[in-house]
Amino acid sequence: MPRASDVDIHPGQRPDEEPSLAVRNNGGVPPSTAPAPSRRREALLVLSFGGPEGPGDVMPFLENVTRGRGIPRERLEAVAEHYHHFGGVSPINDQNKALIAAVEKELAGAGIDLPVYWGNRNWAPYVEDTWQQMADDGIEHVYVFATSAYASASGCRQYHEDVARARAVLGGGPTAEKLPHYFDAPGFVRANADALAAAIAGLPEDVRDDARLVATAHSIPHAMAAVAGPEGHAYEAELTAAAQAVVDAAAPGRPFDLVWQSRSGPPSVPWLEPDVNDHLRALAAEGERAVVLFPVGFVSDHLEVIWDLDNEARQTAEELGLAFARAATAGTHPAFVAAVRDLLEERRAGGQPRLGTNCPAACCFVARPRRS
Ligand SMILES: CC1=C(CCC(=O)O)c2cc3nc(cc4[nH]c(cc5[nH]c(cc1n2)c(C)c5CCC(=O)O)c(CCC(=O)O)c4C)C(CCC(=O)O)=C3C
Ligand SMILES: [Fe+2]
Repeated sequence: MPRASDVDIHPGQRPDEEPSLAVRNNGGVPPSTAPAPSRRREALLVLSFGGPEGPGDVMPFLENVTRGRGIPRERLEAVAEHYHHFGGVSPINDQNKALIAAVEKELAGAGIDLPVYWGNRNWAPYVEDTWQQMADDGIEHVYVFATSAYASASGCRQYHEDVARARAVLGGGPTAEKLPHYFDAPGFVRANADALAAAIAGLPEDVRDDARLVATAHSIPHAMAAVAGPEGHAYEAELTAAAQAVVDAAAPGRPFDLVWQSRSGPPSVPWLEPDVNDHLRALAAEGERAVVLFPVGFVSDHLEVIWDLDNEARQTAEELGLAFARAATAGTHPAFVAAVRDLLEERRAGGQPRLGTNCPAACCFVARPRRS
């Protein structure tokens, strides 16, 4: 059985298959051995991060997430506390269930008869088990929708690897293709823009028009940012483009900043900066009176959003005397749900994607510390 690392570059490839086509990235053709697209049984897989379902799950989950990643023990214990603050339950699982229910309804409404499955990288339902289920159900080809809109090892490459691992464990199973990044899909932008407009409107009238707009995304190590996308630095570039499109739609002409949150890793390793809390301090020092945070880097209001922003950043703002509002993420906004259908329909129709982009098979790889 191949190890996951043997199939990294051409996920899902087996010696008896045509090379590199089982997971296609940029409009390649399906393997000639696969059934004709019109006849094969297809499914949509919502592939996500996963999260604990109770206090006893928290540490095993964190160990899954950080295995071999060199994350200091103190950081893990701090993050465990964040989960325990919410009863050891990550909100991400219910959010994925809600997204799947909305997508099922959207597909049914459009007359698209396609089952929707759910699998995660770090917690049950594990993608390996979902792959087995899909194979048992006779599914022959899977469109993979990842709950991340951007390039990078964390947001794109690891999802390719999850699929490759699931297929390696099963020795095959359905063929798969990952739907493109969707940071620029009009429905994703619309969902974030509606949320930003609502957050601005929620501020007291005297600060509403001058409030500083601040986009946030998960910080990543410099080394990961440098290799994101075919030419590198696609993570920052895509985030800048998405934040700009959201502001253009919600508050045309207003300036905005893009800053980073949820930094992890040892302090000796450089990650993208400034941190959102430091940025709030700088804004207060410049005399700003109000901020609106919009976490365009995330797809749902999961733990990073409700702890690191609604709790930590809000408290920082309070201490600084800044009025504070936080915009919702795309979640199950109807425009975002419709965007999922668009991305799927576009891939089912074949040809080059209209929306979004995707990473070629060999990008976003990042050197990892060796497991010890
Ligand atoms: C870019 C990015 C996204 C957005 C793209 C995407 O969504 O995929 C994202 C999402 C998420 N990150 C999440 C949780 C965690 N991320 C961690 C650690 C890390 N994240 C990183 C990056 C990202 N992370 C990185 C470079 C690390 C260091 C370890 C490594 O090099 O991989 C850790 C370990 C503890 C810590 O160090 O913080 C946890 C618990 C959850 C679930 C939240 C919930 O349960 O509601 C979600 C959606
Ligand atoms: Fe993360």
